[in-house]
Amino acid sequence: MTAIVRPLADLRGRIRAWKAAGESIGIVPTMGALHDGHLSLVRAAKAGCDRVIVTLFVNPRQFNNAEDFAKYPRTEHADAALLAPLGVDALFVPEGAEVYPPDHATVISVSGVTAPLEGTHRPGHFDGVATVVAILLNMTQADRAYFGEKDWQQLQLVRRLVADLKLPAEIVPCPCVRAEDGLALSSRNQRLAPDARARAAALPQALFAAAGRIEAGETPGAVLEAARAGLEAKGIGPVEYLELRDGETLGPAQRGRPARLLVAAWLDGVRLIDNVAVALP
Ligand SMILES: Nc1ncnc2c1ncn2[C@@H]1O[C@H](COP(=O)(O)OP(=O)(O)OP(=O)(O)O)[C@@H](O)[C@H]1O
Ligand SMILES: CC(C)(CO)[C@@H](O)C(=O)[O-]
Ligand code: BAL
Repeated sequence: MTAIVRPLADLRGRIRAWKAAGESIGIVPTMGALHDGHLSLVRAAKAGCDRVIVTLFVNPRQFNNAEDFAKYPRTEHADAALLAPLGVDALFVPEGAEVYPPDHATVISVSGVTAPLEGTHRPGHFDGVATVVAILLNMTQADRAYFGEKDWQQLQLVRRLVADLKLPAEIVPCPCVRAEDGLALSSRNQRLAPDARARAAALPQALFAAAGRIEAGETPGAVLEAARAGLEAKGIGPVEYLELRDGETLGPAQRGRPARLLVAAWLDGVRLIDNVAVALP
């Protein structure tokens, strides 16, 4: 079983010893309920760092919906057991009051990259993410931090945060891990009833098909309108957004730059997100 570590003073003691021995530290920030997507980040961290800390904190500040926070799966001991065979050095599970003591007064807000998409549909979410990521990087004094491309806009936010605040950690992006039918693995998938889970594969299928049509030269607006209607006809909806964006700034997509097609849609009361690269013709 991987050691479950709290409070911060305990973690800091371990970090001091590792740093004194000249060892590098990688972190994988998570909200727990670990699956193969998280484990792929852990494997990347193990390959790139001497010591690996997985952080588990269900961050209340990034939930703009109290029911979503209440229902978020909490499986700390199962998570520690899953990490054991991977040789993780610590599962850091800070208490809420240690991350946000009652006199906590600092909010980090990253503009630009956070404005559209998730930023529009989950007000306050990205301030919560930016604030907690800065706190976790400082708590762990990580040399490298591993983030999944499944949360594409979050990854661009973290890159901006680290660049703007001159934080010393290197941000390492990791590809999205999918189920056999193409659905991006996500802790929230657990909430899908079996029939809804079977229908969920239509989301990545529509996303990849739309990306292919845009790459083949069809007009993005028409392709995306048809894809949205197709999803809603299959009972996947409402589609909150299905948009082609610049892959880095999340502004309008531009020829000659990497573009990204991003989607968020509801299925059976569960909000699914996904994204794919698009090479503009
Ligand atoms: N399928 C996946 N492939 C690669 N990385 C992933 C995948 N799912 C999650 N991650 C990454 O794991 C890290 C922790 O994510 P988180 O704990 O929120 O998991 P999640 O499954 O995305 O949960 P949620 O249901 O909140 O979306 C993030 O960097 C996220 O991008
Ligand atoms: C990065 C993160 C752990 C911050 O709470 C969270 O947003 C997540 O799990 O992707
Ligand atoms: N994986 C992103 C965290 C969230 O949805 O709140």
